Amino acid sequence: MTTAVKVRGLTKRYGDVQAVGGIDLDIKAGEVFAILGPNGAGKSTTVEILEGYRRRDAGEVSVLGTDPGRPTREWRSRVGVVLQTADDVAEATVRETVRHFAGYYPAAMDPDQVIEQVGLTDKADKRIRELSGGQRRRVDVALGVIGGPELLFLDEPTTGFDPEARRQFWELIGNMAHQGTTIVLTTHYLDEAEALADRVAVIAKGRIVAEGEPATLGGRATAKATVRWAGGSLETDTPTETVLELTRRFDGEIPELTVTRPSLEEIYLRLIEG
Ligand SMILES: Nc1ncnc2c1ncn2[C@@H]1O[C@H](COP(=O)(O)OP(=O)(O)OP(=O)(O)O)[C@@H](O)[C@H]1O
Repeated sequence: MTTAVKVRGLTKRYGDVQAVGGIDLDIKAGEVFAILGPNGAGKSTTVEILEGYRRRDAGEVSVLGTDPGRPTREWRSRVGVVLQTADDVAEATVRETVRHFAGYYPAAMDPDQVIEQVGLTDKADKRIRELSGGQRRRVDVALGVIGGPELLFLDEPTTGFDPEARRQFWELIGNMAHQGTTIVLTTHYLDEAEALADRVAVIAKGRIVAEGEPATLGGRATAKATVRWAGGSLETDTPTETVLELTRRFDGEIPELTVTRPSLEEIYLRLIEG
């Protein structure tokens, strides 16, 4: 598989603040990669450098084979970025805006199809200024994907979405990934990372503290299991033995039995506290 994003030793400082303190990343073409981390960890700074919207201090960065510090027009048309809707489009309708942006790209997707995929078909003829915050955010996403990008950057894409809109959005991202689009997203929603990402990186204080598949991140799959039943619970490395023991004790069905490993959120919180 080819590499879509390659980063070595990336650093960025704002005055006294070391926002990014030496990050290495390899994101494969076709992968959905989520960047997690607390407020101020350096996620947006990193993503904006990859998008070509922010200068780095040091390090090597290649995005679709190009240095985003020297973006070309051709490269820009292959990279999708979700920005906040500019106010100057607020008087135009959703359909007019999406069609207008489609005109900028050589391989644009069908505007009505994109509007449907972001769940705005019944708002297509409304002016953007008449939309709610979450609906406007969906327009932003539509404008990010309309060019049919090879690589799509999404910075906290579903902030402000209601649960149904988030599910719809996940489906859109899943479909795009299925068709081969590489997707790099930042999110504060661990369920979103778990639903979408092939791999995640956790950033804290400008550095990557863990990286891997959501299911195995930070030793998740091999962490102690918690066995719970009516009247008790325990943490164990050998849950099978515990369940067998309980089966004998209860002489059959164990009431209210569950066996769980730590959630992605629990692992994440341990990682960023560490
Ligand atoms: N333009 C700027 N000028 C000065 N400091 C900045 C600037 N942008 C970001 N910072 C600082 O750099 C650090 C990293 O910020 P960044 O926005 O990259 O974090 P983040 O992980 O995206 O956070 P959030 O989850 O809150 O969006 C923070 O301490 C922030 O205050």
